[in-house]
Amino acid sequence: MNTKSAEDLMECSSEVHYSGFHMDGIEQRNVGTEQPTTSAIDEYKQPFLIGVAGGSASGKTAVCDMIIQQLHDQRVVLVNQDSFYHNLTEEELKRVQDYNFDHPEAFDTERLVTVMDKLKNSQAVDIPKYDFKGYKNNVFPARRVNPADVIILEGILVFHDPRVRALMNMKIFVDTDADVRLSRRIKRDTADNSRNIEAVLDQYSKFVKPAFDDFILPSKKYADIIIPRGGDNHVAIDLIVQHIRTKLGQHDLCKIYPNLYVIQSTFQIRGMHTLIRDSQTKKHDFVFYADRLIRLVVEHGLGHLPFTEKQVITPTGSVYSGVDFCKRLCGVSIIRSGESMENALRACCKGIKIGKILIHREGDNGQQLVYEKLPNDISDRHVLLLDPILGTGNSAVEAISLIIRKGVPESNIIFLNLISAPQGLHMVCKRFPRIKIVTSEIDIGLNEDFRVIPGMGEFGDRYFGTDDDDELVESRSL
Ligand SMILES: Nc1ncnc2c1ncn2[C@@H]1O[C@H](COP(=O)(O)OP(=O)(O)O)[C@@H](O)[C@H]1O
Ligand SMILES: Nc1ccn([C@@H]2O[C@H](COP(=O)(O)O)[C@@H](O)[C@H]2O)c(=O)n1
Ligand SMILES: [Mg+2]
Repeated sequence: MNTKSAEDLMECSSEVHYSGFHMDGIEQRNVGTEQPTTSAIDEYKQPFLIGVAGGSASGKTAVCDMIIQQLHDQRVVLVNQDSFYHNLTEEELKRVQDYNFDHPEAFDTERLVTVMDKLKNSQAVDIPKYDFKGYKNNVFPARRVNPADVIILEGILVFHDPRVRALMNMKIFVDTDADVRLSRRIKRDTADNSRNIEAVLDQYSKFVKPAFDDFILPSKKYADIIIPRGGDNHVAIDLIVQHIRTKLGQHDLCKIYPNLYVIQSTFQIRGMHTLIRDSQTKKHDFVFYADRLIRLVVEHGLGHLPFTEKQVITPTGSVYSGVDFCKRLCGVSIIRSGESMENALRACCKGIKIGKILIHREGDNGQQLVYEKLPNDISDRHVLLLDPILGTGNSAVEAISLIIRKGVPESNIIFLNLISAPQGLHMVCKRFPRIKIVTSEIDIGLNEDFRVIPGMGEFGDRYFGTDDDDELVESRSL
């Protein structure tokens, strides 16, 4: 089987991952971070931290490997408690056979707490690489670990310190029979670590077993999930992965507003967002990737329309029980950026009628309806309202109010957008609790100019090319 080991994953997890998405020629830039002016940052999602504890050679690394493999489209980093072993003094090194590597004091827990706290708060950290044979932590070159969606902390004593436990969203204890652990440990330490069997057995009876009884086993009570048989327990690992996926896909605002849907994030989607948000992306690429994202949001939105059951006969003469699309629908785009979503809607819904609304925006709440052209029979239709960015929510509220005044029931409106600010979501969802909102990412907040941050600038200008001087030069010289 062509699988990556957890160690390989640890190495490459310090980079941003893209699955099947090529970023050739595009370098990562360090951009200064703007701070939001509101408390919306509190709602920003923190990484999901999983603690994996258990006796030595119980299969912790094997379990982590399997979780990481199954979460292939999420950014995952693996941190090993071994990286926090204290370095041995000359004296201790000379008498290494008397050193207790299984006691909580063998670890620099203060450093572990600091590092995990930083990662949990989405800050990059440097972690030493541990050398089992040399008994030392190599601080240089340290392993750079960037923040991720999921952080896994693995080690015999990761449940020992209450501060570390408090950071964990899920605690897993790998529970493997003592004989199996001992035989695996003998195999591993004699083969991989070139130790002799007497030394391995001596260390086991002097330190490993007593520490298991005194510290590791008592920490089992903190576990949310106990996995018997470690990596052999595929059912337990499947359930854990499913739970993590649910938690990751569920933005906190989705818990408050049941009609808010954030499409499941994948590396493809994050890659497209990275491109359209990058201020250096040229119009051509911006349009290409924005169109791809818009298509995904439109398809997802269409999935929320009502359907009727329909049976058809296939060429094999068999009956296929399916569904028939909802036919009474129309689009309404908020000029000008909403017009960028019209093509995707037309591509998905043949011959769909699309109305338009123009709202003049001045600052935070100077919204004024300037123009509207909507289908005459709009009240009989489900309405897909199109605007790629939801910022303050004022334009959306204005547009939705108009559509409702035209006789469309609130529950027949689906608002489709690419990027939403929490402020806009609160405003729209509170005012119209029955409309559905489908978005692809929820951002941190708004800046003092009421622009979404991190956001992606003026969508309409970037999509229609009215801000791209380079592009104008390029088209003139062609
Ligand atoms: N389910 C399993 N079946 C057979 N060998 C296993 C299994 N899980 C782990 N091992 C082996 O046992 C040893 C210890 O496993 P590992 O996952 O490194 O444990 P831990 O990280 O808890 O110390 C490794 O050599 C590994 O290949
Ligand atoms: N230089 C070292 C450091 C640690 N150990 C042993 O490793 C065990 C923890 O790692 P697992 O992957 O087995 O969980 C622990 O029991 C230490 O005794 C060592 O032998 N040498
Ligand atoms: Mg291990």
